[in-house]
Amino acid sequence: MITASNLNKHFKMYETRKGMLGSLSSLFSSKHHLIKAVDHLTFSIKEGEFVGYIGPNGAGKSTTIKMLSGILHPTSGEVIVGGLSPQKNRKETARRIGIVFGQRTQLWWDLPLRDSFEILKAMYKVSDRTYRDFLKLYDDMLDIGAFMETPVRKLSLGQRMRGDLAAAMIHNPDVLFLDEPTIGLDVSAKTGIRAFLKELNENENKTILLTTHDMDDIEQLCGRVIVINHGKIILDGTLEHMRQTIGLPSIMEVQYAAKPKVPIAEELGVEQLKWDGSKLVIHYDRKLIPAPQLLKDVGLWGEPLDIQMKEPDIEDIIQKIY
Ligand SMILES: Nc1ncnc2c1ncn2[C@@H]1O[C@H](COP(=O)(O)OP(=O)(O)OP(=O)(O)O)[C@@H](O)[C@H]1O
Repeated sequence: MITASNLNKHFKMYETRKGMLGSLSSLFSSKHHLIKAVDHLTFSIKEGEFVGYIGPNGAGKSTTIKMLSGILHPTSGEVIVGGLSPQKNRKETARRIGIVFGQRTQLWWDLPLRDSFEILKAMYKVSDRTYRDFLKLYDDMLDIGAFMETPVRKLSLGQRMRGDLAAAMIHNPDVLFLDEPTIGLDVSAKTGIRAFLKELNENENKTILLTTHDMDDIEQLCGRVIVINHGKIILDGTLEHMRQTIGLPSIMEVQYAAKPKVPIAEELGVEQLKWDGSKLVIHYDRKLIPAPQLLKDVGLWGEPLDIQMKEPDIEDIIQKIY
């Protein structure tokens, strides 16, 4: 559904000099350095996939999305979305793509939400009937009916984001590019938006590429994660694959009735054993010591009241990659 082949985007940054004369002369200066915002990027995404696109600030995520959606032209390389080049067939590709930038609304700031929708309806030549069905469906899913007559500038951030998401779907695109759609939202607004995105992906088979700094978005939504840094892919696979590649330990926490005597970590073949009050926290590598084996061992040392198995937090994984 989406392929990026050897995609590059370089920005030329001219050296600026101080003062009025300096600014003028820098306009004609040939002194510049290149920023490789996207550097030999190659990946493909199948129809119906929900892919998390993550990386630190300035990694090149937004630049990639802008090239995938035809907003930016690559310096070199090729993008194909739904069989079309967004650069060569901008209009046709736009009909197949919905896009949301969480940091910037695509809606008309001073107009009521309904007017923005009607402008988009006319732009995409959506029939009256399809539009009526759309309003009904999106009112059910995102509860937008309550603020359709409110000017966008007066909407709360959560309402505005719901408006932006609905607006991106007016022409019923197959592919959605979402650049930080949960940024700045409170927990309940995030939960609502995640449920909506899950439904779009699972029930309507929409292909979704999501950039986010919120690892809960990734955990709850994405079957696959692409991690980029300095414009290059450094990891592409499932969350599980990412956890295993980085080699972060699994964690077992055991609450004992009474503190037993336990072997030292080296003896047991685990990475770390430490006490947190009366709770024993064990960091171990599942490839070296299987969880059932460890469960048997902890039962031998004393009487466990409660046992919890945890996977490492994605934030920790990302920290380790960067
Ligand atoms: N129009 C531009 N002109 C010059 N440099 C740019 C331009 N757009 C992006 N860059 C640079 O390209 C690099 C990648 O930026 P990009 O916005 O794609 O990163 P990002 O991963 O989306 O970051 P963030 O998580 O902060 O949004 C950065 O170094 C940025 O400063």
